[in-house]
Amino acid sequence: MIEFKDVTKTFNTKQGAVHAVQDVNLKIEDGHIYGIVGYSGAGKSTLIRMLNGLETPTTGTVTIDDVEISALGGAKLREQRHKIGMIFQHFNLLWSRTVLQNIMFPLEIAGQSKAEAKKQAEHLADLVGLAGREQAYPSELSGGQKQRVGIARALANDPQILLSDEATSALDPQTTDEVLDLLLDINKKLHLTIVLITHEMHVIRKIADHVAVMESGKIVEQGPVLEVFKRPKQAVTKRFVNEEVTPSLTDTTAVVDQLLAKYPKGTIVQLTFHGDQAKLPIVSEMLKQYGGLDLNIIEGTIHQTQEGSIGTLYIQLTGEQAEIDGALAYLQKMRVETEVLNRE
Ligand SMILES: Nc1ncnc2c1ncn2[C@@H]1O[C@H](COP(=O)(O)OP(=O)(O)OP(=O)(O)O)[C@@H](O)[C@H]1O
Repeated sequence: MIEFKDVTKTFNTKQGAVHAVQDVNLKIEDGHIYGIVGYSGAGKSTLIRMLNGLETPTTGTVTIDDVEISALGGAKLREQRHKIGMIFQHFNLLWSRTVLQNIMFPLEIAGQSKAEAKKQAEHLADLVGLAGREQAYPSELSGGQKQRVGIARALANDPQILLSDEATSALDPQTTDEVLDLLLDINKKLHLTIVLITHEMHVIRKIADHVAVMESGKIVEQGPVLEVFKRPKQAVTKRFVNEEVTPSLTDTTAVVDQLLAKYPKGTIVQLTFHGDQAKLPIVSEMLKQYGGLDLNIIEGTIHQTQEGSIGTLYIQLTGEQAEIDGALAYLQKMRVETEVLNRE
């Protein structure tokens, strides 16, 4: 288990003291994927750099399995660092080395023979989906492939923990999802603890089970992802969640207005999914039961979190009033929050 206890990090600069991390208390259980989200300058990088001893806390302690990282130095710290792999936004690859040589690099430094390192690197290249590309140079790879090399290299010393510093921020949305799927896969296969920092709630939603929200050096909110998505308490968390889950109110209003003008006879309903409906095909089931209804999906964003669907859907129902009322009652019974935005 990773534990931050009353951790503070202050940088003394010419311009004065910078309180990068303040009074942080955080526990991360083994095998979890823990997301730390915050805007630029919130203190995320400083926080995770204290995990691998690249920074030391000004006050407080950072421990991994009861070993106090902040108290280690020299050979002991190097040994501890072997348990932690790290991946970066800009991959940090060696450009004059092939894929295989990049993955072999940390193994050679750790003193493995070339033959052993090669065998292990081939296995890792395969694990991250780079089989057949071992002899390519980084310049010949796509962004997603480069990050796969970064992941394989980070796994070379068989770490217990993987730190991810904005590892998908330089990738397009589809490649981001592929790399996140790979992280999820290795978390499960290797029972690896992943601590990832990001400014994108999408990343948290897709793979993390727990999240901490940072603002001005402090953790202002933390908990299971679904809890935080459902009931964000702090303003900064609401901003992150709203960016991710619902279209902006102005967009929605415009969409509904347009639709009402186009189909003045419909009933427009906002459906909010909170995650506890699991993956039931509720809307199609509703249509089967109320076969006389016409349904038009106007707009919406439904996401799968690790624990169920979450998001908002705007639909237009047309048909007999009794059927519409029955359908709405059915949705409520299935614990989908419904709100009729307009009824003729
Ligand atoms: N070595 C340093 N010396 C002085 N100030 C620093 C140092 N490292 C970080 N800071 C400051 O600490 C604060 C937190 O920075 P940090 O990089 O941890 O934030 P972040 O949330 O990771 O943001 P970003 O994503 O932009 O890196 C910022 O005000 C930053 O300028």
